[in-house]
Amino acid sequence: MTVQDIHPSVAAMEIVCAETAAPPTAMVVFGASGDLVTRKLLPSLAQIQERGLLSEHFCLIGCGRTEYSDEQFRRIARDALGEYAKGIPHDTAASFVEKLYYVSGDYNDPTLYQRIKDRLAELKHRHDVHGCDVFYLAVPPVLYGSISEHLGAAGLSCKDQPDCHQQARLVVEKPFGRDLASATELNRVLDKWFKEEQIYRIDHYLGKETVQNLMIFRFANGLFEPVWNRSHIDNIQITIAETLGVEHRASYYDQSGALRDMFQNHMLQMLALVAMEPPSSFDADRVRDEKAKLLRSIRPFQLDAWNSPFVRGRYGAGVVNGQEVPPYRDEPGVAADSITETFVAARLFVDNWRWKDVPFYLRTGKRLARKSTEIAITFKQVPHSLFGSVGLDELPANILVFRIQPEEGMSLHFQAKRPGSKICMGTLNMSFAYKDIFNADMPEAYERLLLDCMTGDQTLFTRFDAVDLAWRLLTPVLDAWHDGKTPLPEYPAGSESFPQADALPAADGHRWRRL
Ligand SMILES: NC(=O)C1=CN([C@@H]2O[C@H](COP(=O)(O)OP(=O)(O)OC[C@H]3O[C@@H](n4cnc5c(N)ncnc54)[C@H](OP(=O)(O)O)[C@@H]3O)[C@@H](O)[C@H]2O)C=CC1
Ligand SMILES: O=C1O[C@H](COP(=O)(O)O)[C@@H](O)[C@H](O)[C@H]1O
Repeated sequence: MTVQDIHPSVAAMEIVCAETAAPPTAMVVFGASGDLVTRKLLPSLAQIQERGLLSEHFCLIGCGRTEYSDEQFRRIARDALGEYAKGIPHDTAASFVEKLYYVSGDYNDPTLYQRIKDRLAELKHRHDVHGCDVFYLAVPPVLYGSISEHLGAAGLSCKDQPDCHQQARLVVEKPFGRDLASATELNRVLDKWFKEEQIYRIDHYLGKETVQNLMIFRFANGLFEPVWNRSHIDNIQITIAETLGVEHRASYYDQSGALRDMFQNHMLQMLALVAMEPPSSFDADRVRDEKAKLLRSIRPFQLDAWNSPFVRGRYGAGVVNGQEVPPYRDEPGVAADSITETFVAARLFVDNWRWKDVPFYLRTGKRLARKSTEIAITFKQVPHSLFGSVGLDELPANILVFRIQPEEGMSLHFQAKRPGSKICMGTLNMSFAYKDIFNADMPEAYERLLLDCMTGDQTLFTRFDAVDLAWRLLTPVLDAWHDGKTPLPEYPAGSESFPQADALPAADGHRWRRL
């Protein structure tokens, strides 16, 4: 099927749809028995194969403390594909699992890495892989540093070779540290054995099609960029609302909270993409330079108790999607004296020529009324109403909404003439949904990211300067919240919002959009 068959309005795009196939690759995945690997990584790799983009010369070694034979690991993979990659044809699944192997051992035992090295050599020979080794750390973050050290000490990182990024890459999951000091220390360890161009720090939001659309929309159109500034934009809201609670992840989440889990990474990355200057090219480092410049321009936070730009909250008991759910404090694994937030909202300013004094409102929370991730750009009102009895207050502002998920798409709200009297008008919503136009399920973010990692494209991965800047920015907030003196109001699970969160935009005469 060609793109023209999908919809006439996308016909002209076909030339840019060509996808780069992955070159021969050998992948080693640590934490292979875990949730991320079975639910996301293996299904995404199988999907890449189904799209004809995985090299025939590919093999994957799963690694972990759990003792599996190759056959047992393949059985787990088969089950995972059955559950999480339902559209994959049987033949694809069967040929994909044939490329999987397993090595068990203790992550702190140097002999494990020697065995991995030997097995890699044997399997690369068997599968004729003349290409890069990708080491994927899908383990708890406390292990990122030590596994990297062992890989380096075993000679697997190749840092001292001029084309090291073509020989070995390291994929690091989030979170990258839990504050500035731990992130800096982790990076110091990684940097000892891997060059920055070998390190792929995952932020899975960057792999979402609708997040990538921010760059295409802004920089492949002439219409919007001229009005993308303080002269025309009144305010910007970024929302990630979830209906999920902490689920089975309290051991991680209760030590983390919404600020570390969502705000430091996904929210600031989306903010950077919306607000950055145009990069000179779509090259990884040019894009990442601009994102870092933007993060550097965010005005440092003044956390005065009477006018704090940050609000936190945590969910109490309530009803979500018709189901009664317990309060956060009663979730299994949450500490009795927990002061972890499940909601954070902030108002921030970007002190540069383009954005001076335009408020950016950001919020994210668990157990809210609906799942909704969106970025809403509200433009300034017309300066004067020339429509007689229709006052300025009655002319709503234009709003451009990027619907990141679910119901991925975009909409533009504007006034238009309604049939009727001479000044009869109404707000129209010009809307496009990915599923209507492109007639396909949205690819899983990990498909994009795994493919890019294999092809050596770092554009959608976070460079350390951005990680460092984000932690620096949030350090005063983490410090202020640490002592437990900052209010932590409870919102009923299933809420749209709550008074303390509403007060944030209300102080500037704005309000949150409905979820
Ligand atoms: N799951 C998800 O959706 C997401 C996960 N991530 C990140 O990806 C990484 C992996 O996540 P996930 O798969 O959920 O993690 P899991 O808790 O499922 O752990 C993965 C594997 O690591 C090993 N492991 C677990 N705990 C320990 C421990 N204390 N010491 C040594 N090994 C341990 C286990 O394998 P074995 O016992 O066989 O060694 C386990 O199967 C984490 O860093 C997480 O933050 C990021 C975004 C989403
Ligand atoms: O990174 C994380 O993201 C998920 C939300 O991801 P989404 O793709 O479903 O929007 C969040 O639930 C989780 O707490 C966090 O670690």
